[in-house]
Amino acid sequence: RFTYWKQRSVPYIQPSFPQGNLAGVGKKSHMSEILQSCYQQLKSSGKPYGGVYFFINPVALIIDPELIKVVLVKDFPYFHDRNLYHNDRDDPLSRHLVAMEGTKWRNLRAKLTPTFTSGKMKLMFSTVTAVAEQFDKCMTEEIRHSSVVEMKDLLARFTTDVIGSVAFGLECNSLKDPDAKFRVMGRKVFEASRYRALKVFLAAQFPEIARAFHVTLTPPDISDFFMGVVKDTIAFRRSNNVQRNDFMTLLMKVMKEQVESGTVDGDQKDHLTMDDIAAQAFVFFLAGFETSSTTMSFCLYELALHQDLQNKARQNITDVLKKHDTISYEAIHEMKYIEMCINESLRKYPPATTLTRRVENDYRVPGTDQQVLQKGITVAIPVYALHHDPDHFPNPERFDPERFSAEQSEKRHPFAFLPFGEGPRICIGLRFGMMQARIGLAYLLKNFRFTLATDKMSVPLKISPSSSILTIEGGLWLNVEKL
Ligand code: HEM
Repeated sequence: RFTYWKQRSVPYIQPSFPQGNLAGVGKKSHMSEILQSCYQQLKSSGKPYGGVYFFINPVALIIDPELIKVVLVKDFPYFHDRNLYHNDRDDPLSRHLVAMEGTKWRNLRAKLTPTFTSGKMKLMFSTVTAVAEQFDKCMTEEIRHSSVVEMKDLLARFTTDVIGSVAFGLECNSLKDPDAKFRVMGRKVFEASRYRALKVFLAAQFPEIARAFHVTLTPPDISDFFMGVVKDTIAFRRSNNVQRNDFMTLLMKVMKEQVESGTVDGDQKDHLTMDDIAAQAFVFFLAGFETSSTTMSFCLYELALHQDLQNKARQNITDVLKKHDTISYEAIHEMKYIEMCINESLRKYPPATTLTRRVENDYRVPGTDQQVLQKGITVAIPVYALHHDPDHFPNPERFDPERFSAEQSEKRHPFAFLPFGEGPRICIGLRFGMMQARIGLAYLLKNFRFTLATDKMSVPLKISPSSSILTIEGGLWLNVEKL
């Protein structure tokens, strides 16, 4: 059964039936830990990649950053899709940019890229700081009741309100009301459940079977809610001629342009329906709030653990604000130490721990004697393992923002640090994600001091084994003091 890698003389990790090399995934261990162990064993072979099995499917695990560069950038046309499960017929919200493939992905990506330029970020900046002001008030209110606060959910409420505002132009109100509908839906999508993790995984491994059985990954109430919100928002904006600097305006522009250019009646392959637009808004929401809020959670955890670094980060904010008075776009970008702290958090705890690509056509691996990555197999890039490899990051368990000083960054292989991926499929929301993390942390550290609530938090922290995005098991409990 498991002869694929042996036959090709590729070093591999001994699998077991039925999970291959993923025994215990989601229950005992997070995917990142399993792949880290595979990476460490395969690296000792000295080869640029090795073989593992996700269930019975062979997967090439890339070790060498030079080969990673080839896969993500140099020979991208061989590796342009992710091999994620989508079910266009039964689950229209799964037809989003992350899962889209081929020409359809390329055309849409080209149309959406201008949404995320630094010019557009500047326009959205004040929307984000307006939510950060509310966040500040909410924190002050929260610590009036108790100085011990669970910050993970609070940070997710902050980013939910931010993304609700910039993606949908709506006040989600989740900071004011923890049970606001947007937050309830967002919480549900990322609910850690072994059953769901397994369903997502099996559907990705056996997509034809899953589609034949009408398997969908978006629960119906979530699907109905988002479809409803997007359709109502579009209808309202059309009838009231609303123009805002947000993602929805740009998505509507894409739809309008294709009607005007006639592509709706012409080449049906690339035509975007209302459902497609809803799927893009949905993925901005999903990709936009959980990744950024967990990044801030991990950063606050480390800064609470290391008071000296927290003081240094706060000093950085105070120094910059002496020059700028307010937390402006320019001020935020001058806070270099905050950026270094965020990067170090993304290194130690990358929210997306693995990148995947599917091989489009048989591919001769450069630097090997005739080895071929066969059409159709999955290639995995173990981001978490790379970020914890002492050859790239000495003493990797140590939280040290100085790793991201210009001098230290220059000495590293650029493809050893990949929190946002790389190449044409790099995270489209990178700038936005970094901007909201910078703003959130600047407001928090300026006005509050954080220490660990040690009776409620374990050190080192525990990672939830079954969540898709890397996240803290049991929440982030901190003592918060107003400054
Ligand atoms: C700290 C925050 C974030 C992190 C760590 C993150 C991470 C990632 C990663 C690792 C990928 C895959 C890249 C690859 O395969 O090479 C990705 C893709 C993507 N991200 Fe993000 N992301 C963040 C924030 C955001 C935000 C705020 C948005 C949207 C508003 C967003 C939207 C997307 C989309 C649409 C894709 C798919 C791009 C494509 O396939 O063309 N992300 N992200």
